[in-house]
Amino acid sequence: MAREAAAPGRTAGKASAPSGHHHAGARGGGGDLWSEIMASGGGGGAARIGVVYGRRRAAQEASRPRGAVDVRGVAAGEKRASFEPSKRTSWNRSLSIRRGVAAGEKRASFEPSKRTSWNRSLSIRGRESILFAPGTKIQPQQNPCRAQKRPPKPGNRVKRTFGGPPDLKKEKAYFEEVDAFELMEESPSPKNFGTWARGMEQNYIVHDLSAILERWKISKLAKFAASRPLFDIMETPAVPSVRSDCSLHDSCRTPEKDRGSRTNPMRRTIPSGLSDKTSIFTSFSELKIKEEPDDSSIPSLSAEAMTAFAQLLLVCNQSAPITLAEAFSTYCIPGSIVKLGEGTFGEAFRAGSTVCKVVPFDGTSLVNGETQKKAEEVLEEVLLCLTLNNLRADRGDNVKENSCHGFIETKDFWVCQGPYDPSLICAWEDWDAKCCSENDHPNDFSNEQCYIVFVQADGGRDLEKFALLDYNEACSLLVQVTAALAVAESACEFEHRDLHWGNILLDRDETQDKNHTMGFTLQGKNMCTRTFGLNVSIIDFTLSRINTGDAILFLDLSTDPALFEGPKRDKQAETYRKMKQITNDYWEGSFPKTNVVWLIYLVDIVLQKRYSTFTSKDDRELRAFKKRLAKYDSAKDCLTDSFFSDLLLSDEDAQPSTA
Ligand SMILES: Nc1ncnc2c1ncn2[C@@H]1O[C@H](COP(=O)(O)OP(=O)(O)OP(=O)(O)O)[C@@H](O)[C@H]1O
Repeated sequence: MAREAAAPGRTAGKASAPSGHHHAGARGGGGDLWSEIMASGGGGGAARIGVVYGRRRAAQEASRPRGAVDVRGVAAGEKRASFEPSKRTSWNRSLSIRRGVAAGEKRASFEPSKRTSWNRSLSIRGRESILFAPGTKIQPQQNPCRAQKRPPKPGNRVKRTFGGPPDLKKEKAYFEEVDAFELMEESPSPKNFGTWARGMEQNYIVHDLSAILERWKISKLAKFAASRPLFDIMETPAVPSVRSDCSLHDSCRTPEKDRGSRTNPMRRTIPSGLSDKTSIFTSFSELKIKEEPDDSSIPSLSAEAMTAFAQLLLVCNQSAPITLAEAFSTYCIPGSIVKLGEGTFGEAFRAGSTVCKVVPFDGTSLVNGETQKKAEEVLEEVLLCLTLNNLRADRGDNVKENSCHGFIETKDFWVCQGPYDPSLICAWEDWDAKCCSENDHPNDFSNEQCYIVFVQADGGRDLEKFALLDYNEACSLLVQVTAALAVAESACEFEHRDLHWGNILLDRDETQDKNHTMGFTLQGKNMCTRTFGLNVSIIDFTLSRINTGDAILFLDLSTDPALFEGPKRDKQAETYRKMKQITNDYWEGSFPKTNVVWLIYLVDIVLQKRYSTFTSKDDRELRAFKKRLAKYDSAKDCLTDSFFSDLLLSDEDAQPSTA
């Protein structure tokens, strides 16, 4: 579990208030709005997903880092017979089934572990993805029974790699970016860095998400084509292209009837009304064809393909990695860096008004007992962050179908290389002295070690460490989390899948009055939540599932049985088990109910914290709410509960924004 320091001197409040803030003038139920939204059938409606192409981590070779050296003398995948203290004993990490670590290979450790929290992290990693071919229509995604994973061969196979006409606009954008990248390589100095600048405010960096996705997709396809995997090219309806307004086109969605249904193991149900047939890739996780495609059927993608590392550099607008000191210098002076918290994979530091999460990757040494993420996995996490960033209300005039500020804003990314900077080591040691870190000391990283730095807004303190003042704040927490999940569900079939109290940040803003509200848009309806002075941000999307419109990104938790073996009656462990029941271990699928079980967990946490200011009536309300939650199928459904009727306002009911 992620932990956070007492964080002395934490500034109260984000650098800038989200633009969706309003003052609420009146309370009002959302009845009318709700009937409209529910009637529209949006997020939970007849959504469809076209599975075009996919992969399963097990089928993937571990990609070797470029010249990364294992300073600790432990190659990924090797058993580590360590006589040094291993800091981790978490039950859910015992199985290292991930890229670079073969199933069954375990780190042998002869020392007690410092880390006792079973839920701290996953022992498996490697984000999964299912790509949609450009311009193709969709095949509805189903939840095949695992015992019958291989449906019959389609009768009418077409040997084509891509279906549908090429999206020339995107291609153009892609090649323009690649050209820009090459230019950068010739004359590097893409970003301003090199001098420590106190509190230097960063402009928001605009990332071209669709170009990034396109580049990523091309590289993935090329990689698979190059490795001559077994393709299955199926006859299916075509997938509409991505929409930039933060809402999946209905036909990009997973069909309602296929969500969670195990009675229909076939993957090829063609939604009624879609008769346009074209060829698509099917999921690599369910390869069905035992025949290799003709050479001629694979487009020459290798020229366009870039390594994940090169793509990361491009996303970061860098021609080469920089040092951690250079990256941090953009935001603050070295002496001001404070470590805020840690996770299994990342160390979070406050740097000026931002929080920089430093995640080592591509190295062969174990970090905190774990194999490091590969560039490919990091890239997919970057894609996920950018997709969620897209949910934020536009800075321009564009009105989005779905928008909210409930997910932490990722402001930028940096690719870094080299040893940890002394200023970071200093901050790390200060935190360790106060909070007793469960992570490895960062002083033995090599000169070749790479890191991705996620530059995020400062979301405040995590719920584990945050003391809610009163019942109103508890309600504010619940309504903000529910609204954010509902919006992301509707926009991109988002499921967080790991919403424990370390992954919810709270920030009390003393400047907000009691009527302050936070705006959000759900399926075109502008609404507000009452905040009672609290800003809530959801972080850590490692386990999350998202449908970007181009691809489904998810983690196949079925390869990590230990995750579901946590202590009985432990709320968090029970929640993972509930998710497993809901998904039936079919993690590719869309099951918004997983968001509901985390909301139930959240109510439990609030109840469990036994805030002294809660009256017995407050307790009763929460218990009754928790009971009712069990009957909902999505966060969006939950938002219709009477518990929220005084907490949700239509935009018209809210006073004009003061933000
Ligand atoms: N944007 C942020 N603002 C404030 N604190 C943050 C922020 N991001 C992370 N933190 C702190 O750092 C901790 C670890 O972050 P996070 O959970 O993202 O790391 P992780 O390595 O992904 O964790 P996990 O072990 O769950 O995978 C959080 O619990 C929180 O205390």
